[in-house]
Amino acid sequence: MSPRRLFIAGAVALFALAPFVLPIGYVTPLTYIGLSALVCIGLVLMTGVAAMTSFGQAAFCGVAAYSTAVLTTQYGWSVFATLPVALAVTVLFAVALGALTVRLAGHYLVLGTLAWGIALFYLFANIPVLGGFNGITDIPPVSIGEAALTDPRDFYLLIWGLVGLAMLAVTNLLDSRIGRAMRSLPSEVLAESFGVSTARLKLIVFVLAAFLAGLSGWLQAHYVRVVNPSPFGVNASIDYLFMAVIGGTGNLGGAILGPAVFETVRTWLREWLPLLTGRTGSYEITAFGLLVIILIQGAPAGLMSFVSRFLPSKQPVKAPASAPALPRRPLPERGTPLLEVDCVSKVFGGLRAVDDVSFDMKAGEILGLIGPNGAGKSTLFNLLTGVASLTSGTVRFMGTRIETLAQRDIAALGVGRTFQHVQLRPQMSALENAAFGANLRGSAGVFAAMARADRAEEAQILRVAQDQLERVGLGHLADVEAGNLALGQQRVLEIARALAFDPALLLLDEPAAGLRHQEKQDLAALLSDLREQGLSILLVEHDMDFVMNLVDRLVVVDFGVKIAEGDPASVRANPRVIEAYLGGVDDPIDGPLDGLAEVRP
Ligand SMILES: Nc1ncnc2c1ncn2[C@@H]1O[C@H](COP(=O)(O)OP(=O)(O)OP(=O)(O)O)[C@@H](O)[C@H]1O
Repeated sequence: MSPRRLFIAGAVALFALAPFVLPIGYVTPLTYIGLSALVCIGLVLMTGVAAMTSFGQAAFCGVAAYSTAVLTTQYGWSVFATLPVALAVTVLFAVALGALTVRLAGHYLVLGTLAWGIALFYLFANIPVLGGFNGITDIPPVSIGEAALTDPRDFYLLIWGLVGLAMLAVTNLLDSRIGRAMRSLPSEVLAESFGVSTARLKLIVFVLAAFLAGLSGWLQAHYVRVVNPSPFGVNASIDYLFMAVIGGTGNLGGAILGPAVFETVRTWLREWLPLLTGRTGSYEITAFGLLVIILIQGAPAGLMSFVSRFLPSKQPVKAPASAPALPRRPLPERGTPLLEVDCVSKVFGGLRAVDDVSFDMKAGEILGLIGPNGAGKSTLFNLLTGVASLTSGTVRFMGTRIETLAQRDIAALGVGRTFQHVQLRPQMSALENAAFGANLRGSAGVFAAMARADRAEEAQILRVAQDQLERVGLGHLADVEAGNLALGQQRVLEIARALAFDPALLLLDEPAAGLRHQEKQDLAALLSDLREQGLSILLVEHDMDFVMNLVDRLVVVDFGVKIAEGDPASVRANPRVIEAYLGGVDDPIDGPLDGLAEVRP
């Protein structure tokens, strides 16, 4: 057994034995920590994985708690019969609120969650059937058969058993195709360019987090056996967020450590502060606030990032030695029309960044898009990939009009890409980053991933990812976190990821930037090989030596206008091109004249 598994088995055993060896006075706080941990696991998914902040999780606890309270006390339902209903009601609320909220970004998202957190609190307090601010009392305890779980130890075991299950399910989820897509959500451009519907996936994350909060709320209702609005208000939501942040949202273990530290420190302060100061009053809240600020300053990534240094680390994800090949996309026949760009323009305010540009590209060729700084290359790239919308013009890819399609729909047609500013998930290994490229080549969903019923497909995806890493010369670095690779390696990793996507057209945005001489030569050889294998490549590049020796044809733009098109030799000799580049002679950054040296007058 690996040291990490041994550690986890030990931790599980300790948690299982704790209520039998600890005095009963410790069991109740531990139970509350478990209840909070369920909410915090959802917050790790939302905040740490998908970069969404919620100030409304306690309201979802409330929806489930009130659902079961009403059904058991007013309609005589059995406790367990209310569980699916309470969770279904929570999910319905989450879908409705999430659909309104998850498309918001930054502080608008935060304000959105605050708004519905407050709205639900007052809903709980004002609906007569929910008992107003007094709430609902005499909620029955959870019972298994005739045996009611009134002993705190039994309830402890139920709650921590569920925490364990939730941790396992979420760990499995994050370690899957759909989990990698979730981990790509902080960069929407990245996620969408590999076919992820970010709005849909964010909604799934939002609903999962609400589900876990609902489960906690249902348990709270039957543990405390009273519900009233106060534990489900915005203050409680802020507490949950504090717990998650203190523990560390980048690590699932933080969802347990955070509530444990939060509850322990708050209890100590409540007990000791009046003794130390000789005063009564809620000074502990002020002191606690200060401590939280210090903690966040000292450990911005959360305490778990510090603690995990002393724990056995997770084994890197490995590709199997072999796996059945994933189906390949049929490539268009060499020489057939692939990309038809017709009179495309993009206007920013008064600036025509791309001005009436037209060009065609045939399957199986490498086309270079060049031009001095600010010529409009990146803008054109963004128009072709759906990142930005056209002002006018049409774009056809394999005969299909794509200029109005969303980024992910263009990707799904077979357009793979890399980015001018590298877009990798730095904490994922090179293998996992490459595997994300194959996102659209799998189909296993959230539940299959949680239950690890996706392992056959996962093996295929990881194998493809490893093969592509080896193809670009990064096979030996598969285990290394992408953030620890050199910039040149990161660029090449982006190419491996785009190849794992199995594109019909590969769009490369300055792939040679940051590469050393030998790396550039290797990259040129790789791209030539890919062309031999029938892949079409459109590349934006500043390095003229690299471009001139590689491409079949060039399109040159300057001030948004196409000024030349043709094979490298004719473009080299084109006076407008020489003029455009001589205009950049003072430009110290790119040295664009190098590859044109022989045509200087
Ligand atoms: N979002 C935007 N809003 C306003 N102007 C923009 C925007 N994006 C680009 N531009 C302008 O459009 C012009 C073309 O920019 P673009 O980035 O496409 O050029 P480029 O050829 O890719 O340059 P570089 O080689 O430096 O990357 C520039 O003048 C730039 O300032």
